[in-house]
Amino acid sequence: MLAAVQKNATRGDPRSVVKAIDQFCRQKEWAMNVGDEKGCILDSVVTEVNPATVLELGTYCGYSTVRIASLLPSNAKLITLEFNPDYAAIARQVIAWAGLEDKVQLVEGASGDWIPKMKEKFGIETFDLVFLDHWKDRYLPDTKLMEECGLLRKGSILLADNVICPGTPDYLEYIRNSPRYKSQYFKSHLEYTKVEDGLEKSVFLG
Ligand SMILES: O=C(NC/C=C/[C@H]1O[C@@H](Sc2ccncc2)[C@H](O)[C@@H]1O)c1cc([N+](=O)[O-])cc(O)c1O
Ligand SMILES: [Mg+2]
Repeated sequence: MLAAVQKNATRGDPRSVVKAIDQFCRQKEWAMNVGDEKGCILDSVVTEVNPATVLELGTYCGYSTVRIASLLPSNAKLITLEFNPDYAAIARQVIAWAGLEDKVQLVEGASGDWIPKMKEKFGIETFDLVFLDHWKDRYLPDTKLMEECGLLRKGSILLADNVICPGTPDYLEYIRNSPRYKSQYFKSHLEYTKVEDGLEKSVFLG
């Protein structure tokens, strides 16, 4: 995938990096990027929220990192957490090829360990937007952890990938029934396939 980006995308042009990855995943080898269809929904939410602080859980190869960072205002900060050092190494190169390294802070480690340190380590008060796309059984515990750590404010937006496939049943049950959130489901398809999937957008009500 990285070779395809370096071969087909223009340095400093995030859209060409996104296009190169989508082409590679459609034509050569499927990969678990959020993809072009759900990516458009992600883009519209990022544009609508126009966040100053963003947390991405699950960098993988940096596809959604590039999509989000390319839409952020100049002073905005995107922190993305990745557990697997090999994925992190690829993602750093993809983000650099897109010319977005100044907007992105890629942190290696587990969300459960880093979420409690966000304030002291990165000077973050609260996140305006959180994109959840990591291990599906971590969406719920990490959301509760963000609440406990005071990282969400009235109006913070959580956007969760894969709520249908592979599915995050405990997270959906919690977020759709909690009086502290207002949720909305954006129906779409699993990246590069015709299988149903979708994004769940939830506003924290405080
Ligand atoms: O499994 C999926 N995603 C899990 C992603 C996990 C990513 O996040 C970290 S884990 C971590 C842990 C803690 N903190 C940070 C990162 C992994 O190293 C990987 O980079 C998935 C699967 C399918 N699918 O069709 O099978 C489709 C998708 O869109 C998916 O996102
Ligand atoms: Mg996903």
